[in-house]
Formats: sequence, C-alpha cells, structure tokens
Amino acid sequence: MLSLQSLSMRYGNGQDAVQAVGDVTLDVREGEFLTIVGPSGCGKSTVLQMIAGLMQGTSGQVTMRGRPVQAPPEGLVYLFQQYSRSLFPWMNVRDNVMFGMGGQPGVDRRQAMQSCEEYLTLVGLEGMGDRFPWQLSGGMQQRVAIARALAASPQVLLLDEPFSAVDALTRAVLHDLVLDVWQKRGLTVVLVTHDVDEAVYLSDRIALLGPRPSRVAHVYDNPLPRPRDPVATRACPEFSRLRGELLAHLLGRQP
Ligand SMILES: Nc1ncnc2c1ncn2[C@@H]1O[C@H](COP(=O)(O)OP(=O)(O)OP(=O)(O)O)[C@@H](O)[C@H]1O
Repeated sequence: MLSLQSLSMRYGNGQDAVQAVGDVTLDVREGEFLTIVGPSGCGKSTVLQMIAGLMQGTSGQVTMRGRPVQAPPEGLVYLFQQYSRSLFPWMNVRDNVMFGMGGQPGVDRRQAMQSCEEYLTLVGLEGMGDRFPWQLSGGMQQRVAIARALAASPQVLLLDEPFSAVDALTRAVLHDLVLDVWQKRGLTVVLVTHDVDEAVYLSDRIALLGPRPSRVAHVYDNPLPRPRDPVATRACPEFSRLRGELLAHLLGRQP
C-alpha cells in the first residue's frame, strides 16, 4: 500500500541544519495496523508527515499504491495529536464532521447529515451534533476528530500520537474504537506513538526507529491474536515479551 524508500529529511541549512531522518526504508501492507515507535526526537512525526505528502524528504521517496506521493493523496487522512487544533471551535460537532466530507461529489446536505449521524454513532457520540467542541471533554473532542477523519472515507489513516492527550481510561476506550473502525472499514493505519504498551496492544507490526538521524532498527511482528481485549490481551505472556523487547531496545539494553 505504502512504500518508503531510503527516505531522509534535513531541516535547515549550514550550522543550524538538523538531520532528522537518516535513511528510512519501510513497506506498509494493505489493511495492516503498523505502528512506528522510537526515542523522542528521532523523526517519527517527520516520517509521518512525509508519508502524508505534507512535506517532501531531502532524498528518497514515498509511494502509495506505486504512485509517488508529492502532495496529500486522495484517500489518505492525517489525524493530529492536538484535537483542539484539528476541530473548528466556531462550528458545531455536526458541521465539523461534515467538513470531513467536504467536496465529495454527489453528496447533498441531507445525505451528508445522515452519514454524519452514522459516524457520530460509530464513535459513541450519537445525538451530540448540536454541541460545540468547547462543550465536550477532551476524549469526546478526540472522538469528533476521529469521526471527521472517517467521514472523509479514507483508505489510509495516519495517526500522530492521537491518544496521548487524554486520560488512561479514555485512551483505552479510544484504542478499542479505532481497532473496531479499522477492522470494519478495512483501513490501513500507520500510528506514531511513544507508548510501547499502546503499540503492542494495537498493532500487527511495529517499526522501531533508532536515534536521530533515524533508520529502521527493527520491525517486530506481533503474534497476539485478535480480537484484542484491554485486560485479557495485556495478560498474555506474548504481550509482556514483546513489550519488554521493545523497551530494552529503546533503553539501549539490546546488543
Ligand atoms: N520544522 C522543523 N524545523 C526544524 N527542525 C525540526 C522541525 N520539525 C522537527 N524538527 C526537528 O527534527 C527532529 C525530529 O522531530 P520529530 O518531531 O519528527 O521527532 P519525533 O520523533 O516525532 O519527536 P517526539 O517523539 O518528541 O514527538 C527534532 O530534532 C526536531 O527538533
């Protein structure tokens, strides 16, 4: 689905230049849930923004279904960590979600409103369309942002630490919501996170980036069965083993 070939990124020039991404090569398979983890500042968000076509690498390329990504491609949606930045405070929830459908040909307002209700139901916010983002809790706002992302009918969903700003219980609920939607809609998901537990719970595969300038240090296959369960999955010996391996690698305790 997505292919990252020898991708590198240098910000700035001369003495102030920062080589953020060294040489990243990675394939993302159609329909998989792939997570990118790595030490702080190693270039995870930069890689995700290059996948999204929000910026071009200094060298290398990204392709989606074989076509070079030079601008945000159709069918790909990027969900930011800060829901407050992605929702429009002057629009109610319904209009925010309908904004996600913007420009889809042949969709009239009544159809759009009906689909909007379906997306809100999917994220557990049925009947909340008239509220404004500032009338909702952080977790609810992030659900609206997810509903809006889904309203764009993406094939690929890029998630940049979308769960880090909510409390642990809301995070667990949002994890299962995203897994449910991913499975029902057959999406391809690429998630960037600091959270090793989250990476193991959600993913099919986990790409570990090394320190800046980053390369892919290792890609872990996740053997944990699906459907996953917030309690039972974390009790599996495989969960602890994989989590431990990732942590050891991140802490530099791996040969
Ligand atoms: N627009 C920019 N201009 C200059 N330097 C930048 C810019 N964006 C990021 N950087 C630098 O590039 C490096 C990688 O940043 P990036 O945000 O991609 O890393 P990250 O792994 O996502 O970080 P974190 O885990 O802390 O969120 C950092 O040193 C950062 O300061």
